[in-house]
Amino acid sequence: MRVHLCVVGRLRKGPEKALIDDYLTRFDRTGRSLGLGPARVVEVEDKRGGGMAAEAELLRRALPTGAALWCLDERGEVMTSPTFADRLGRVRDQGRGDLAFVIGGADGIDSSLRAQADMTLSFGAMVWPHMLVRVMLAEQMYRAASILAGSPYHRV
Ligand SMILES: C[S@@+](CC[C@H](N)C(=O)[O-])C[C@H]1O[C@@H](n2cnc3c(N)ncnc32)[C@H](O)[C@@H]1O
Repeated sequence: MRVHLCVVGRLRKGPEKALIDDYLTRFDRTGRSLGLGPARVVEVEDKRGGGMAAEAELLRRALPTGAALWCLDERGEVMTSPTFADRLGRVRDQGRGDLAFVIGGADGIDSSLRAQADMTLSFGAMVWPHMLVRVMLAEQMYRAASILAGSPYHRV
């Protein structure tokens, strides 16, 4: 199952990008034997100032046809890392070829796109900057693959 992190905004070279690349590389390596991955980041940027609706349209175009859609939003479902891993495994076991995560920009994800999501995931009630959410999501993906692989990275 290919995994796509569809995100608003361009991430320049720096510590966040290095962390994301590292976690996604580890996700790919750990997930390969589990039918998870490869993962890729798809960045969209609205240059015309069209706001959330324009960003949502760009994000929709980035979604592979038939992909399961999980949106990141502080108003979404809070879950443990093992539950997240279990959900990831279930989407794979349903035979979905693609899972797309969406992380919004400074104004968030347009409600019309959030309404299309199969699941909305929250990293807690606080609002985080989208760049940090990318890092947190990449780490949770690697953690989930480690849990499914039974490797010791995740300690309960
Ligand atoms: C700065 S936040 C957007 C601000 C706020 N959510 C809004 O809609 O006005 C940018 C993106 O980061 C993600 N994000 C921020 N905090 C989050 C949280 N606690 N849980 C999950 N995703 C979060 C969401 O995808 C959000 O669209």
